[in-house]
Amino acid sequence: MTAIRRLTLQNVRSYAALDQRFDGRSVVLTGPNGSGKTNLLEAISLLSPGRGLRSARLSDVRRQGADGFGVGVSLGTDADPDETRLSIRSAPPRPERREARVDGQPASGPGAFLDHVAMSWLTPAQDRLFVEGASERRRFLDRMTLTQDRAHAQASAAYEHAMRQRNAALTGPRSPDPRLLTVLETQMAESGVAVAAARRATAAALARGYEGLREGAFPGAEVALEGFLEEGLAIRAASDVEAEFQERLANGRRRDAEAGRALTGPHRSDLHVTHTDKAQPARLCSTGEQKALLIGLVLAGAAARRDQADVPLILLLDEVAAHLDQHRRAALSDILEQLGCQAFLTGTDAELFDAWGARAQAFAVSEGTLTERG
Ligand SMILES: Nc1ncnc2c1ncn2[C@@H]1O[C@H](COP(=O)(O)OP(=O)(O)OP(=O)(O)O)[C@@H](O)[C@H]1O
Repeated sequence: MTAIRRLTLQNVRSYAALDQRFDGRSVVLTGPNGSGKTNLLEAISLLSPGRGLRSARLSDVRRQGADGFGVGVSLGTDADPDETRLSIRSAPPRPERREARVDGQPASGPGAFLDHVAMSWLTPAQDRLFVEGASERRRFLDRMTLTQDRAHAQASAAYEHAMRQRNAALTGPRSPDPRLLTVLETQMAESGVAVAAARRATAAALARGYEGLREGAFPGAEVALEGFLEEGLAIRAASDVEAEFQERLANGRRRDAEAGRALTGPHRSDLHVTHTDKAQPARLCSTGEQKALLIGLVLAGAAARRDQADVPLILLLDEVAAHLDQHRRAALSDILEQLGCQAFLTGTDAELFDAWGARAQAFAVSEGTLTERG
C-alpha cells in the first residue's frame, strides 16, 4: 500500500531534527503530555493547503531560536519506499511562505500535493465544532471539499475577493460606481454558486460514506446544509440560483452598505449535523456523542475520498482513542483497516491502542525522538 514511508523534520516546534522511516502500516504515537505527539501530526498536516491542523502561524511552527524550518515525506510502497517526495521549507527572507517541492522540483504551492496525497485530521480543537459559530463548521466542510475538488479553492478565493471589493466599494468615501458593483456581483454569483454546489457534493459524499461505516459502531448522522444558495440548488437549476443571487445582491446594496458587509451568500451558510438515533441536533448531544459523530464524519469523508481517487489516504487522529470506549476503539481500528488508509494516532497510554495489535507500528515519543516499541 502506498503510504508515508519516511518523515524528515528540521526545526519544527520541539523537533530539532528527525529522520524516521515507517513500514507503511498505521502509526501509533504515545508519550507523556508535551512530548511532541501533536507537533509531529501538525508537521505532516503542513503538507496540504492551508495552515495545518493547528491553524498556526508559520513563525510559531518554526522551532524557537531557528530562522526557518523544513518538513519532508516520502510516499511509497514496500518495493519503492521513496516513490514520491513531498517537502516544504520556510526560510528567510519570506518566513511566512512555504516553498513546496515535489521530487525535489519546485511546485506552485502546497496545493500541488493534492495530486499525491489526501489528508484529513481530527484534533481536540475541533471538539466544539457543533456548538461554536458557523464559520468553524464551514471551514471543516470546505477543507473536506478541497480534498475532493481542487476547483473549490479557486471558487472560494474568487468569491472572497469579489465580496471584499464590493464591501470596500459600498463602504468607501465616494458613492460606488453601479457598473463596478454589477461586475463584482456577477463574479460573486458565479463563484458563490460554484462554492455552494461543491459543498453540496461533499455533503452527499459524506452521507454515502457514512452509510458504509460499520453498522452500530458510530451513531447515525444526517448532514444538511443551511443557506440560501445550498438550499436553492436542491430544487432549482444552478443558472436560476445564480440569477436569483445576483438579483438579491443588487437589491440589497443599501442594506449591505449600512451593515458594512454582504448579508447574504455562501459565507453565511451552515452545516447542520443531526444524531439520527436520538433525533437530536449534534449540539445538544453529550461530549462523547459529539466526539463519536465527529469521528464518524471524518471517516465518512475518508471513505468518500477513497472511492473517488487513487492517491494514498492519510488520517491524522490526535487524541481520538482516549474518547472512545473499548468497543468503539476496536471498531475504529477495523474501519481504518477497511478504508485502506494510513492513520497517525496519538495518545498518552499505549494500552489505548491494544485493538490495533500488529496493524500499527507503535512508537514512544519523548522530547523530539521516536523509539519503536517492541
Ligand atoms: N515553536 C516551538 N519551538 C520549540 N518548542 C515548541 C514550539 N512550539 C511548541 N513547542 C513545545 O512543544 C511541546 C508540545 O508538544 P505537543 O503539543 O506535540 O505535545 P503532545 O505530546 O501532543 O502533548 P499532549 O499529550 O499534552 O497533547 C511543548 O512542550 C512546547 O513547549
